[in-house]
Amino acid sequence: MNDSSIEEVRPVLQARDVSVQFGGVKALTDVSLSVRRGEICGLIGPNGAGKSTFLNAATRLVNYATGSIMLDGQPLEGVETRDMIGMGVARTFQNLGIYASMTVLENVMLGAHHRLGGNFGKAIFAPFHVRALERYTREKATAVLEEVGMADLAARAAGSLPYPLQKRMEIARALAAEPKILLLDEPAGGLTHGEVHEFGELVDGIRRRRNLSILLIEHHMGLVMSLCDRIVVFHLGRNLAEGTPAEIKSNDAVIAAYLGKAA
Ligand SMILES: Nc1ncnc2c1ncn2[C@@H]1O[C@H](COP(=O)(O)OP(=O)(O)OP(=O)(O)O)[C@@H](O)[C@H]1O
Repeated sequence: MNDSSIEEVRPVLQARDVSVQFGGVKALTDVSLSVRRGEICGLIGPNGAGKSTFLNAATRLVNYATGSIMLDGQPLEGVETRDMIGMGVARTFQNLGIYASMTVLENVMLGAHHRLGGNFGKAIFAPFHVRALERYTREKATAVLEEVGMADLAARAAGSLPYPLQKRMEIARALAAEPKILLLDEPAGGLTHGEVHEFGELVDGIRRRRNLSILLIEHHMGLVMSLCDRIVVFHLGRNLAEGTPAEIKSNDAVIAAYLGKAA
């Protein structure tokens, strides 16, 4: 699925020499990673490699002690987590972050609401803005549900959907925010083999239609190898390797890290 149309210009996400420390634990030491426009970049590594910590640093859930992270050329230092979505960063979580008693449409509308962020204040004081906001988010959510093949499920309670469809809905909610980059944290967890394949096709279709940049953290190697254009490998909180799926598969240091041997 590698795509030669990926732009070589400024990466959408560019992290340089990022370090994160939790008390005495050095979770990340000088890691660097970039994601280009329209690219699916995989981030892999054995348990404890620092993948989730990197995602948390890139969404400002944790602070990094040194280094820099740029989004479309804008530094993220000082940006609050709640403002990340407005800057064009959407993510999904290992444990689904859905509102079970709300409908599918309402869940997805939340994504579009988040993108509008600062317009809420205006909406409170002006009924016209409330109606316009409601119409905008409803239309946006409806269009995204059509895109992911869930239009007929819009009125269902989100909690009543089978797990793979809840995951699909979570992606729809992220897309409703019109992100520049989508960060997926272990999306294949809990899916069967067939469901993983379907999920991969969904993500690849979204990337192609929207020329969206995606950072995929995943332990399911079949999905990573078939979906990613490029893969970055972390080990013990450091960069270990980077390359195409074929290069990573045959990289001795990567194989040693996964087998628990010193490279
Ligand atoms: N909030 C925290 N407080 C203390 N240590 C943490 C915290 N979060 C992560 N760590 C430590 O930082 C290191 C990196 O963890 P992280 O969860 O980022 O790895 P990971 O590659 O995502 O692992 P996994 O594949 O198991 O999810 C580990 O040693 C972990 O124990």
